[in-house]
Amino acid sequence: MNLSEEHEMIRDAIRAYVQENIAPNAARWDKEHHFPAKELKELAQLGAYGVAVPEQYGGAGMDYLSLSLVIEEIAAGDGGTSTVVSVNNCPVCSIAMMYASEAQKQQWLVPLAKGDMLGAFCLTEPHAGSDAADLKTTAKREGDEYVLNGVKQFITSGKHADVAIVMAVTDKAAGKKGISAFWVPTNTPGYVVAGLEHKMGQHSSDTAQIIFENCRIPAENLIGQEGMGYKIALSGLEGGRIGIASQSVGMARAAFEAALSYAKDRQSFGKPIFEHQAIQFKLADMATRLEAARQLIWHAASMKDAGKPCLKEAAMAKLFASEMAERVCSEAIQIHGGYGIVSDFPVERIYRDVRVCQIYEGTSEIQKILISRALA
Ligand SMILES: CC(C)(COP(=O)(O)OP(=O)(O)OC[C@H]1O[C@@H](n2cnc3c(N)ncnc32)[C@H](O)[C@@H]1OP(=O)(O)O)[C@@H](O)C(=O)NCCC(=O)NCCSC(=O)C1=CCCCC1
Repeated sequence: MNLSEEHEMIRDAIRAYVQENIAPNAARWDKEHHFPAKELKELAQLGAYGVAVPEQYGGAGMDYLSLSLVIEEIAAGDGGTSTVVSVNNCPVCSIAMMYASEAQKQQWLVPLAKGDMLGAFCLTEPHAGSDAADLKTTAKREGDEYVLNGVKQFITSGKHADVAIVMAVTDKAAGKKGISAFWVPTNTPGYVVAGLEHKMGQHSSDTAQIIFENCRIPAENLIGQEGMGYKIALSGLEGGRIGIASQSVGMARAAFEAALSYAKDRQSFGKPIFEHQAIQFKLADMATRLEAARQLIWHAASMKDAGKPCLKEAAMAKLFASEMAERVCSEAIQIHGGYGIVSDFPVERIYRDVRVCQIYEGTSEIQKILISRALA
């Protein structure tokens, strides 16, 4: 599949910004655990916060194929930054587009898409990751408010976000159909950032544990109807997986490009290592896998843009791209030899950054469940 001229223009504009302003800072952000607030604002001004959100709601008015290109480019500069942007687009803005009322769209979607606000997605709990319906966080209706209590784990942007979409149990007896989704402004009393994770990678993006302690929100912050929360979460994750697949390709591409450049420069046995067939075969394999992953992503994104169901295709793209990315980044380290594992070279950081792509927004094993269900 080839890109249209318009898609190439979007990709090139984001690439130019990222290569000038993000890629040169990624190593420092990693060391300093720096959250790139200024660059995120600038990305938002380029339309990156609400790529597929219609212009009438403050978005860039483009499509999911454009979103995949934008996320790949940002991830090629810095993995953590791409996660922050990806989550804001999908599942946060995508859920708002699909399920929020008109008033909620004006209140939350417009600022989220413009970059005046940053969004987080609170589904996972300490005991419930893959088994996402096994939630313990509750939302109890009291008059014209809901009162939230519980703990959410591994929340991207949990500290820096302005608003979170939170899944909580409103009717325990109803099981999956007793889960509801809510808008929770993070400055609400009772929204407590209990701690930040010390992760192996993606240090420019915060990952927080959030405790809800009698956190009171207006009843009108309910998204859709009571009981729709699980469905809302799963449908948001469908598009989100296209984003994670795209960031996998972006990081793997950066590692591949570093390895290619190193191979042309580094000499062994009297010639650049690029001239050894062992290295050529590695690079050929890496380039092929990268392109295959990208085509799976573009296929899934194009189906979504055409309004077709793409749960299987998004899962395939996420599975293949994240597994490919870890392998490509590992081979990039191998090509660098000893220099591959020291922080003077980018592949060490990228390898740490990319590993989580096989875990978050659904592990590889969960993607295989989704794919095999679609085959039945
Ligand atoms: C697949 C799974 C393991 C099990 O699904 P079940 O069988 O319970 O759900 P099932 O019975 O298939 O479905 C429920 C309803 O939902 C509808 N629906 C599903 N997908 C969709 C969809 N794509 N679009 C619309 N509706 C959908 C389904 O039709 C059903 O509705 P119905 O009751 O029939 O009316 C699921 O739990 C899962 O997936 N876990 C991984 C969680 C997981 O991925 N976290 C990630 C946490 S977030 C994260 O990691 C982040 C990281 C970086 C930042 C952002 C967040």
